[in-house]
Amino acid sequence: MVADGAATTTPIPVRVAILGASGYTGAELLRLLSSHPHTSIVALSGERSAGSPMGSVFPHLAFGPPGGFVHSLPDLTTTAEVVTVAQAGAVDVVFCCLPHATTQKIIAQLPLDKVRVVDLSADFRLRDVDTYAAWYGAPHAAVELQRQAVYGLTELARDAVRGARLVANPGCYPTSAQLPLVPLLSAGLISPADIIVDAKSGVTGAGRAAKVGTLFCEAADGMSAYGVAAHRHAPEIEQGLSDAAGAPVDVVFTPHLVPLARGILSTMYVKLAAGVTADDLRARLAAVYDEEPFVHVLPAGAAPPHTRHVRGSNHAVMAVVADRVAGRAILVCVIDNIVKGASGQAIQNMNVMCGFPEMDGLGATPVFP
Ligand SMILES: NC(=O)C1=CN([C@@H]2O[C@H](COP(=O)(O)OP(=O)(O)OC[C@H]3O[C@@H](n4cnc5c(N)ncnc54)[C@H](OP(=O)(O)O)[C@@H]3O)[C@@H](O)[C@H]2O)C=CC1
Ligand SMILES: CC(=O)N[C@@H](CCC(=O)OP(=O)(O)O)C(=O)O
Repeated sequence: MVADGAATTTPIPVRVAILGASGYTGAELLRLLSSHPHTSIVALSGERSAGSPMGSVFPHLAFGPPGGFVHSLPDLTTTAEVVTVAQAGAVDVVFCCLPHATTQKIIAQLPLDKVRVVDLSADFRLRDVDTYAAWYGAPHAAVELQRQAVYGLTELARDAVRGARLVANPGCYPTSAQLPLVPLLSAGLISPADIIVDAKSGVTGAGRAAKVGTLFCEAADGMSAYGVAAHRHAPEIEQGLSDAAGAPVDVVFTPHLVPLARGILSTMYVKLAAGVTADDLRARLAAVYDEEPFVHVLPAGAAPPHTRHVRGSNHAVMAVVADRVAGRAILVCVIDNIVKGASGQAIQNMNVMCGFPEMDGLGATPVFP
């Protein structure tokens, strides 16, 4: 059920700090929070951009009515300064939008008895310390916190998120894969073997820092697979699918970079359990997500979802099609990688943690065309 009441203990407005506010997910948090009725932005940090006003880092955040949201934004400071402000008790919620591996040491300095933290990086998503070390190249620096963190795929973890102090916001690809696959595995409707996730992402998924692969001439007008058989979102997806199946699940996962600014489209190939049809899969997903404001299951025969149908919004839209090959089905799920795949889901999690209506700040209709 979606939370529909105000918190009894959370101060309103909630004082929000964003670490890594000068990146894409930070900018998207600010865009969405500009319409949130219960938050006030009290601190923002950047690395290279520390000391700059937000409107100079992101000119689209420079304009607004006098005295309105954008004019109330504090200038960017260093991450250390924001941590000090949080330690002094002047912050209620911290969104952490820092590169993975840098985040764990910083969150370990935050007073989790005073602040709730939603971490958008990958640092706290994997529960198993050995799996983390194997995929991220070094042992975790805050193992106790890693164990406490709640994996915040909101629709499927709402009760745990409600009581969490530290939420690990899911990765963008894992969000698009787990929303359809978890309810099917937990109901035993698909085989846990032979699951293929073929996913495409827009270029904002790679962040705002300059990299050769995201230069216009490299990313536009073409596409490529990357991280083939080796992408760190594979163990994250497998963790969620294994929990759902109650046994270890391996996935074949291939991400692709496509010339879009934003959007993820994941196509998933599954084997039906004995006696199950694609209609049964669709009925299960429709039942699970029936009351959800952000997750939508298309009816049989509808055109497959398009990334444009969710662009700029927190929606996920999925379709189920019976494959031509007997005993198999194909699922397609679209999200906006920086909204449901990052900042939108992070706000959704904050709303659950603070007892706010879950749609607060997330009412935006997709931008089309
Ligand atoms: N983009 C996406 O679609 C998604 C991203 N994520 C994750 O969210 C996090 C943020 O992503 P995104 O906003 O795209 O990243 P960006 O690269 O766009 O932004 C990173 C931010 O972190 C700051 N920063 C960089 N290095 C350091 C450092 N050593 N210490 C402190 N601050 C630093 C940057 O500051 P400055 O620019 O001033 O140097 C910037 O504010 C990442 O962990 C990413 O993997 C998760 C899901 C989807
Ligand atoms: C297009 C692109 O580069 N996408 C990123 C995933 C973005 C995301 O969800 O990542 P985190 O796990 O880092 O939070 C990647 O493949 O690494």
